[in-house]
Amino acid sequence: MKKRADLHGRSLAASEQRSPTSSAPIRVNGVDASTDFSASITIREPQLAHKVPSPHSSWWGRPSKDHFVSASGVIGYSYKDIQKATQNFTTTVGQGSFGVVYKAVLNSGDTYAVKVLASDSRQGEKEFQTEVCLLGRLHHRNLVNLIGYCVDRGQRMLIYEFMSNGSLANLLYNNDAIILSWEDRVQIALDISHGIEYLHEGAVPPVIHRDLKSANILLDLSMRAKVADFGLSKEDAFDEHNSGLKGTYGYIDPVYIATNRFTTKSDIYSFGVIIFELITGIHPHQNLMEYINLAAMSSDGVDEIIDEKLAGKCEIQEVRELAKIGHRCLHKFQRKRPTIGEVSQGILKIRQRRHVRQDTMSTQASFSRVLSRIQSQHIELSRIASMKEGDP
Ligand SMILES: Nc1ncnc2c1ncn2[C@@H]1O[C@H](COP(=O)(O)OP(=O)(O)OP(=O)(O)O)[C@@H](O)[C@H]1O
Repeated sequence: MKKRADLHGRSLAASEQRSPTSSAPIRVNGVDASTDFSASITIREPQLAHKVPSPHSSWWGRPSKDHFVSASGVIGYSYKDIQKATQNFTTTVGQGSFGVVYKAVLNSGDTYAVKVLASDSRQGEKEFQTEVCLLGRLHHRNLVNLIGYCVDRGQRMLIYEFMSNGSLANLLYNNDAIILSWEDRVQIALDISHGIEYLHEGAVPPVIHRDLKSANILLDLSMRAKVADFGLSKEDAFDEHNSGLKGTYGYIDPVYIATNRFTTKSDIYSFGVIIFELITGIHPHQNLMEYINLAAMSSDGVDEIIDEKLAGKCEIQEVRELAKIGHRCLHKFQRKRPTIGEVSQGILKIRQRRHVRQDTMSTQASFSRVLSRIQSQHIELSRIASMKEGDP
């Protein structure tokens, strides 16, 4: 069962009291929303969106003189635009706790994902645009980039790049047609760490995701992974227990539960859980943590919990190395957990060692080929020599 809700008891009034040039709150559907940005962002609200003739005139396949372009280049579209691109909202590809996600195909043939947010939001239009503007500034190849938005007819929508292979959770747990190879999984772990690295260490100000989970990792056509749902502070429609905690059960850092302080190291914890999902193919709601604890008891303990779909198809040393990184991410003391930069380096090393192994193997193979050629030449020479000796 999910436990998601905003963490800080910061009131809407408090956030509204801030000057428009101070730290801007990141909110969607939120009354009691908190910012995930640890430093302030300077944006003057009146200049957030301009009604300008868009240079992207063919985005929805028609001239867009009515489209808004935010300061960060995110384009605002009308309800009618999106209605047409989603065939009157009939192209559902998924459902999250905040609304339905549709596939939108443009006249140009380009495909996007449209997330329709619950319409009971008390967030003002300007605030929504502020959020869009901030999200639109975050661009990285391992983030699901925000392309546009719509505030029209009481609806709020976010338009993202389309990820045709859906979520990692779906691929691991609900898809028997596609089996992720070990090499795919290491690449996915590396892609995720690069996405988080951008949020934690590349973005100014830094962004803490706060809801990392396999359902928020999306894969494109070539199985490259991107982190989704970053920067949004969302009120959970299903927060029955109103625990005051933000995140998803099974991924939440116990230190955060104990202290109510969310740090980048809490994201690292959630990433540790995802690493073990990749290794085991077990969902956190299916006692994954017990398997992880079992695996931690010895250096080869992880051998017992590897996804059976990988049996005989993975390099066990690589699995152990990735598990070691996963265990460090899940360390009970936040300060003992690695930074995301260190995690990326660790995963990169796994790949580099693989390449060295492959190079060594191919060198050995060509060496033995040369050796056997020399041996056959020797045999041939001795045969010729013995024939000569036998000559009268
Ligand atoms: N950009 C996208 N491209 C393709 N499919 C997407 C995209 N975004 C979301 N989806 C699909 O829609 C589903 C729901 O996504 P959404 O982000 O709304 O919810 P969630 O992350 O699964 O759950 P929650 O809202 O509880 O965090 C995803 O599992 C995925 O299958």
